[in-house]
Amino acid sequence: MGIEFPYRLYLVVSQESCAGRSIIEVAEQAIAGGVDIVQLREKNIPTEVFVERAMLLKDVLDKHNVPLIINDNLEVAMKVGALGIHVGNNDTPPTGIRATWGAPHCLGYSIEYLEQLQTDQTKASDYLGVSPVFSTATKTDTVTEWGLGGLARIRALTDKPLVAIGSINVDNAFEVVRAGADCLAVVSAICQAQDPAKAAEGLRNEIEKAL
Ligand SMILES: Cc1ncc(COP(=O)(O)OP(=O)(O)O)c(N)n1
Ligand SMILES: Cc1nc(C(=O)O)sc1CCOP(=O)(O)O
Ligand SMILES: [Mg+2]
Repeated sequence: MGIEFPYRLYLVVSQESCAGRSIIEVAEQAIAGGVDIVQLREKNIPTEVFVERAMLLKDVLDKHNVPLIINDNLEVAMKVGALGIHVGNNDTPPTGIRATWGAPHCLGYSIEYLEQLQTDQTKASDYLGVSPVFSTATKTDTVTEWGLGGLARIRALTDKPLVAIGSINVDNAFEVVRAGADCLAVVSAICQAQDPAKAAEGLRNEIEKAL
């Protein structure tokens, strides 16, 4: 609550998503191209390994003054001193995170149903993930494909910063921002690109044009 969220291009990264390259390599190139916030999203690895990976990534992000968000795992977020955490409806709820993690941290929360906008969980969050704007092969256990119309509807109902996620790429980035997103979050458009810096730069240019 109350934490600034001035970010525009959000890289969501895991070892698996990086097409054989290291997370560090992809993240550094993405930052060179205009990514200004990074989430480490590792599923099904032991917490100790998640912590190790997060520490290595945070060291590099710190050098570039780019904040780290941890997906799902509060223990990891706290241990590595991340800026924040992103949670969804199957995770520790935002109010629970606030109760455990005292100091102001950045809390992202996925919006899958319009009704969520009226809840204490949304109130407790600093930004909302519009989950997903377009369905994606990267995450298939989703509920509502919001589309541009759904995103615009959410925009009209909340002043919280909106992070659009799901099949965002250089061809739709402009219209997604115009529909109401403050920030675009991507996995494949950067992590699968042959040149992550160039891919990030292309997305960033579209964002800046749309603002
Ligand atoms: C920026 C952003 N938005 C949405 C999500 C999805 O979170 P969640 O619904 O908890 O699903 P998982 O990522 O945990 O599979 C996200 N991670 N980041
Ligand atoms: C991590 C994540 N969360 C989503 C949601 O809808 O909440 S979609 C997603 C993956 C987005 O990957 P890509 O950019 O490759 O489509
Ligand atoms: Mg989650």
